[in-house]
Parts: sequence; structure tokens; C-alpha cells
Amino acid sequence: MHPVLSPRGGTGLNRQFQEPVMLLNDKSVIITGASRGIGRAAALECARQGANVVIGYSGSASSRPAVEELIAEIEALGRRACAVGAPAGDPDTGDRLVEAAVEHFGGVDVFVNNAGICPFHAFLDMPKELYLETVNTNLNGAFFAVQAAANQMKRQGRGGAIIAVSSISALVGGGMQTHYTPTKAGLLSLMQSCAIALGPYGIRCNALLPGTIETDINKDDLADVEKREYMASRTPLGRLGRPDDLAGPIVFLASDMSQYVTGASLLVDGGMFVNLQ
Ligand SMILES: NC(=O)C1=CN([C@@H]2O[C@H](COP(=O)(O)OP(=O)(O)OC[C@H]3O[C@@H](n4cnc5c(N)ncnc54)[C@H](O)[C@@H]3O)[C@@H](O)[C@H]2O)C=CC1
Ligand SMILES: C[C@H](O)[C@@H]1OC(=O)[C@H](O)[C@@H]1O
Repeated sequence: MHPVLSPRGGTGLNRQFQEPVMLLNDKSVIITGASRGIGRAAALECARQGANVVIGYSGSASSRPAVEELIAEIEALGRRACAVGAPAGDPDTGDRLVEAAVEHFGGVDVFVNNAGICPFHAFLDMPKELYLETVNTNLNGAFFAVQAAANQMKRQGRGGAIIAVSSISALVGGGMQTHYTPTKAGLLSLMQSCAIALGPYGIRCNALLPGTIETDINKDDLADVEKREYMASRTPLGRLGRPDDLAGPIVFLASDMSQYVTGASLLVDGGMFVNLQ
């Protein structure tokens, strides 16, 4: 029998004695909007892959139990976690997240901008406040947080990975999402331009574009059974997405597995986008 080379260069014969390979060993990862949904799933997978995690959340008292539970789950995996409660739309929130990462974990290796809102509303009577809140939360805050993370990565001098959770909605419209889709297109564009601005520092910037993923953000919208079934029927893989479906792609973009990937966008939509007929 011929020995098989293992990923670590040993032989497959003694693979059972080797440590499992972790993609983010000892990395310091910040994830915004990590109290639930996609951000939570990403935080747990990053921890499984060896990272310590700064959990960004809105700061609301109602989120606190979920945040405590997430910290406990990460610690049970043998990794460390801390939480920063600060609104995503505040231009200073990025600095606070970075300060926490430096204080607790010695720096920032990965920044995942995930926090977002999508309060469905018609266009013609869109309240100004709702438009401004959506753009501030999803895009303006992201700009300053990405800037804060990038400056810290530049100071550290060892590169880094920045991932913006954009959306399939960066590429296609939504009649009840006229305030939302431009923020997702903006995030995609921000990652493309930052890839150019930050490439010389070894900082990679990529956009993740989820399709329709069942989370709190669309719970009310998908409570309409007809709409839910229609969205699922448009998906070649036959089901709507789950937060876990995004965790692996986020880890991939965060890790050295994607060391030559920057300015890219990764659709994770079960094939929905290409399904014309
Ligand atoms: N669920 C879906 O179908 C899709 C979601 N996305 C994006 O994924 C990201 C995560 O959303 P989901 O996990 O689906 O929804 P979710 O509602 O479960 O999670 C959103 C997260 O953002 C946080 N957040 C909201 N407003 C905030 C604020 N002002 N300050 C700080 N944190 C705030 C929430 O507390 C929560 O942790 C969002 O950016 C969303 O636009 C993109 C495409 C599809
Ligand atoms: C919240 C929506 O269901 C969800 O958000 C997105 O970005 C997707 O395009 C879906 O419309």
C-alpha cells in the first residue's frame, strides 16, 4: 500500500495522531452584528477554526443574553471572546471595536462588517428617517469601521482580511428595498476600492453576497407562506439559506486559503441569481 500525503506533509497512515488543521489559529477576528443570524454563525465557525472573537452588537439590553450565550459557546470551544455594544451607524464604533481587539487579543487580523437592517418599505412614501437610518447603519458606519480596522492592520504590518457582508441585492433590485439595495451595492463597491487602496499593505478586501437566508431580518417578510415558497422555488439547490451556509465562505475569505483573493465578490445564494429560467 502506498502512503498518502496528508495536508501537513506527513503520511495519511498516521493522520489520526495529528492535530486537526485550523484555518484561523490564534487570529483576532472582529464581527459586527454578531449577536444572532449570519454574524453569530460566523463567530462560532471562526472560533472553531481557532480564532478569538470580538462580538460587535447594537448595545441594546435585549441583545445582551444572546451575546452572553455566544461568549460562553466560544469559550467552550477553548477560544476567547469579548463583546462591544455600540451602534453600527456611529462613526466611532469601529475605533471601539479595534480598541477591544487590541486590548484583549493583541491586534486585528480579520474584520467582518456584517451588521445590517432591512426594514421593508415602499419607495414613494419612504420616511426620510428610515432611509437615513438604513444608510447610516449599513453603509456609513461600515466605511468608518473598515477604515479603523485597516489602519490598525497597517500599523501591525502583517496584512489582514476585511470582509463586507453585502448581498445578492447588490446586483438586483427589490421594490420594497429601495433604501437597502444601494447600501449593499455600496458595500460591494467599498470592498473593490479598498482592495486597491489596501493591497499594498497586504490587506485583502472582499464582499460576501448572501441570497435569501432565513434570519430575523426577514422573519416577517417570509411569514408570508406564498412568498417563502416562491423564493425557495427560485433557488436551484431547493431551499432557502441558513446562517451556517455563510460561515464557511466567511472563514475561507478570512483565511490564508484565499491569500490571492482580493476585490472579489462571492455569491452564496444556492444558485438563485443565475436562475433566469
Ligand atoms: N438574511 C438574508 O437573507 C440576507 C442578509 N444579508 C445581510 O447579512 C447581514 C446579517 O443579517 P442577518 O443575519 O440576516 O439578520 P439578523 O437580523 O439576524 O442580524 C443582523 C445583525 O445586525 C445587528 N444590528 C442591526 N442593527 C444594528 C445596529 N444599529 N448596530 C449594531 N448592530 C446592529 C443585529 O443586532 C444583528 O446582530 C446584514 O447586513 C444583512 O443585510 C444579506 C443578504 C441576505
Ligand atoms: C432581508 C431580505 O430578505 C434579504 O436581504 C437581502 O439582502 C436579500 O436580498 C434578501 O432580500
